Amino acid sequence: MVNKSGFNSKEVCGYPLSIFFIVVNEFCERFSYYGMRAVLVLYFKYFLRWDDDLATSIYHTFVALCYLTPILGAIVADSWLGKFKTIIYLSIVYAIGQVAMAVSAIHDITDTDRDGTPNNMTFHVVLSMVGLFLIALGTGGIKPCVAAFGGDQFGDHQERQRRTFFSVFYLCINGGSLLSTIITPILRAQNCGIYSKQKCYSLAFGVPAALMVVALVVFIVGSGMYYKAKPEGNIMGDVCKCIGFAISNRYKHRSKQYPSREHWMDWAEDKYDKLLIAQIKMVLKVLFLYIPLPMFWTLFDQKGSRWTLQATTMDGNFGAIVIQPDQMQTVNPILILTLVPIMDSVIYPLIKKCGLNFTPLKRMTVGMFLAALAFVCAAVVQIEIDVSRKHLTYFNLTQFVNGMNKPVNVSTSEIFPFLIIIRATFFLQSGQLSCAFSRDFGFGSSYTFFIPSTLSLGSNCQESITGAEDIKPNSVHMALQVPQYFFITAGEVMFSVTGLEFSYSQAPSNMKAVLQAGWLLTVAIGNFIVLIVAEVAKLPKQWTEYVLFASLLLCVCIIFSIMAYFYTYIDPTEIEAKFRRNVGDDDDDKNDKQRKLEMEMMKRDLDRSDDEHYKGKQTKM
Ligand SMILES: CC(C)C[C@H](NC(=O)CN)C(=O)O
Repeated sequence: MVNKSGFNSKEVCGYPLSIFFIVVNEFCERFSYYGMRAVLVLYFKYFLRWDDDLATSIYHTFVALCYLTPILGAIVADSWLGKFKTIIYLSIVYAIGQVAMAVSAIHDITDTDRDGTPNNMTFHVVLSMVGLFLIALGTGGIKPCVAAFGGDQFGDHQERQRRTFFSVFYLCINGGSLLSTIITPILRAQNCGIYSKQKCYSLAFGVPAALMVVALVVFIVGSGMYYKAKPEGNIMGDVCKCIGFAISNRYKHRSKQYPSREHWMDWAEDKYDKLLIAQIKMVLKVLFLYIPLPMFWTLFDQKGSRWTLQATTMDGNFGAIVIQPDQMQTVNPILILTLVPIMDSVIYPLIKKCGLNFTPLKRMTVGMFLAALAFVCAAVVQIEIDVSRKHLTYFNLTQFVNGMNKPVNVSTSEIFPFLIIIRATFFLQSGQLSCAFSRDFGFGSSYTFFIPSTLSLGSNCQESITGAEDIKPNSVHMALQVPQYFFITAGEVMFSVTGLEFSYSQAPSNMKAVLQAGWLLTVAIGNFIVLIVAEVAKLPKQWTEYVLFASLLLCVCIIFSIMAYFYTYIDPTEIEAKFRRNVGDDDDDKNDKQRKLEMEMMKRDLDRSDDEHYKGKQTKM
């Protein structure tokens, strides 16, 4: 098959073979990203021993960085390296970052006294922060490039196949995220270590690191099959220069004696193409509409922080299996994989049949409302937890009272996770004495075990050791989080999937990537808002913070619906075609204007007071 640029690519069932490598790459990369992210907040809390607020702040700063860097990736790819090389180089940076995270979580490295806790926490903090920075640079940098690179592989006659590719691409994102959010919490819950056994964060970060290497290798293997478009020049730079010129030109002519122009961007007409100006106007119109959107992401991304911490205070016993707090996040991709097809093939057609025009902006408004509802549910669950007063910690607190007159060494291993309850086995060692006993624990419970003075060589520890329950297990069930996950995911389908499509359809042909980066920027800003609101509000009760976020989103939702009411949908291709038809006229017009501008500048230098003459010339333009 020969694509739009004359590139001859191999095809399978009408699809370029090269997209197979891109789709697999995306699956592995999202596995790596979401797998690492799923256990991140617990790593901060239980490994680095940060409090909930610091853990939440650093988590959201990291997520925000991940969505700020797409702009950097888009600029590097468009104006310098091209998409292929940008993906390769930034994937290497990304993989190094993941490896740094895995190494930072090996407690044995600095556990000089071999008591199970790191002795040089600074080493672990610094290494993990460097790792997170590299990951943010890598994942964000490649984000706008991979999807666009996939789109580049199709010819103009393959519109349908390209649409299918983007759907499969979105499903791969959520497939990778689903699998990793199940697997990495299981790995994290294992005990591992050389000198002492601790929760295995190094493995939970190590597997995503390996998957990122696989993603890179798969992408390189496909190298010979890709169509690699040359960098088209820095469109972002051109846009910024054109906007800058319009502002400065408007400022220079701020006096009332100059005739006003229909749009402030029209002040760039003196130097720039009418087509470019029209394209920038389209982009600005959409970007203006984006202003309230970060608030949605503010709530959405708290799934990985506040909601995961909330789950640590709940009972994860689901009968046949025990769910880890960080595994609750899998509810999101599971629901995405089911809700997207249901919405597309049942709900939206049904709404259409009822005669309602459910426009993209209306869908996004409903999506915001659903996210606010999700936080109301989270607040109700939080009140339940607070009332139950059993919210110490997910991890079992165990202490031993030694009745013997010699020291006893106690170590433990837990059998995780597909058991109805957590079964912990303790190993006791004192001189010649060595025995083991097992006990079942409920989530959040705390026990004190008594080692009797009579314990000796050959004693049956299982029978001899008695225990008392200090704190009863968490009683509020994790299933109560399902409604909040349902509403936030239904909101995501209506808001995010529609928003992506809206950003693409309303963007001019050469600025699709610019608008994608703009869309991802709303995610970054949303994560910064979490930090600001949580810091400024400093609410004593967690449920009040949830209510505050729900109320803020509700207000923003009302503002957005008003803005959306005044938005008129455009067809960028039609507008561009109109300008291109007049390209000859435009060139003449531009040269004419350029000449007039130069003359005007010269004249102004000579005689600054002669404004009437200039005014006459502008009106004629
Ligand atoms: C919509 C996110 C900003 C991007 C997307 N996430 C999901 O689909 C999560 N359900 C991603 O690309 O990771």
